[in-house]
Order: sequence, then structure tokens, then C-alpha cells
Amino acid sequence: MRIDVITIFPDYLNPLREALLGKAIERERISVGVHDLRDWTHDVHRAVDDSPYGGGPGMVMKPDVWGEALDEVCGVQDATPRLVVPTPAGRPFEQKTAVRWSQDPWLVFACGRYEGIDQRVIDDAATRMSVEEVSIGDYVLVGGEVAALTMIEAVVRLLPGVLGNPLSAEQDSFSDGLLEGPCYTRPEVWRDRPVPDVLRSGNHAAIARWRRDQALERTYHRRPELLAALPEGDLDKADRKQ
Ligand SMILES: OB(O)c1ccc2cc[nH]c2c1
Repeated sequence: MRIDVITIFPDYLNPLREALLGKAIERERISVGVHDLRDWTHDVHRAVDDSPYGGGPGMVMKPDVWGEALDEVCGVQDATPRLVVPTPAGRPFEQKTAVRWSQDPWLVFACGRYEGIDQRVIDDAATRMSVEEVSIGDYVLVGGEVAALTMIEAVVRLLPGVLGNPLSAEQDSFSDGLLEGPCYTRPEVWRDRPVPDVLRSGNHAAIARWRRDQALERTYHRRPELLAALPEGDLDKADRKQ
């Protein structure tokens, strides 16, 4: 997978070179390009924003600068990326989004700042490629970079050979529509708190049942809407006793 990020703060994307993501680059599971939007400015001030039409607070990112940047970054012959535009006004980014995007050969992230990017940039790009305006949650950051890092990590960890144990991704929270239950490791007792007996029983069926029950209970208490959204038949009789 190829990933490009366009931003006015390239150093914000340095975490892409660290840890799991850095290893994915070293192992050539992904290739990453980070581009400074100001490289496509032509004025002495390298301006990327201007006042909003219609008035209002803040500034809007200029379409001419973004247009040239996207033309160059996305304009590779015989290939078309999915353009991702982080925005609080976007569709929710979910695990299923990460799964879907993990099948893509090329993602480009357009990281806005200020009040956002002139809408005409998105509308113009959508005539040439798939464009998704996406939110990582119902809160507002200062720019799209942290959202892009979040989404990139959620996608890249799903790629073959990135996680040490592929089962980790398959048993994630949300992978079966439920939140993951609690996890434990040594010591067996810590500050007078023992590990649940079932987890030390060696009875794999009982352990699987316990884990499923814990996931159902946690989901019921923390995210009941996820239970309601489960496909018909996903809950078996044993689940319904919860
Ligand atoms: O909260 B967010 O995901 C987000 C994304 C992009 C921009 C651009 C300016 N503020 C932003 C916030």
C-alpha cells in the first residue's frame, strides 16, 4: 500500500516512521510520502489560507494551492488513489472503514487546518477519484494530521505481515461487533486481585464462553447501540442468557 499525506505541518507525521508503522515501512509493507502543502504556493508569504466568503471566524484553505498539490500528488499515470479528507463534518470512521480501506493500493490524506479546505477542492477531486470526508469522532481537533495518523494506524495494522500475530486483528474490539473484554497477565495475584480462575483452568471452551460473556456485558454497559446493530443471528442462545 502507498500512503501520501499532504499537510502544512510535515513533522506532525513523524510518528509514521516509528514503531509498528516504521517497521511496516522498513519491511516494505507500505510506502509513505509526506508533502508540505506550502511547496505549491507561489507567493513570497507562501500563503495557504484566506478569509471566508460570507464572513465568519477563522480562515479557509485556498483552492488554488490545494488543487495544484492534489494534481501533482494524485496525478500518477495509470493509478488513482482514494482521497481521504479528515473533517469533523465527515462520515464516522469505523473499524469497517479501516477494513475496507486496507484493500486499497493507494490512500492520499489531505490534512486541513483553520476552518477547513475550500469545498471546491473536494468537489473537483471527486470528478477524478474516490473522495471520502471522514470524522474520527464527535469532537474537534485543530487540524487533520492527528486524525490522519489515527486512521493510517487503524488501516496499516490490518495489512498482512504488519502485526506479529494476525489473530490480534481478528479478535479486536469491533471485529465481531462487540467490545473486547478484559485481559490479564502475570502475576497471578496483584495487590490482592487474582486473575479470574477460568483463565487459568486450561478449559478452552469455558475460557471462550467467559470471554464472550465479558465482551457482551461490557458492550451492553458501555456501547448498547452496538448490540442493537448486530446482524440477526449473531447472538446465539448462550449469548441471550447474558
Ligand atoms: O477534528 B477533526 O477530525 C479535524 C479534521 C480536520 C480539520 C481541519 C481543521 N480542523 C480540523 C479538525
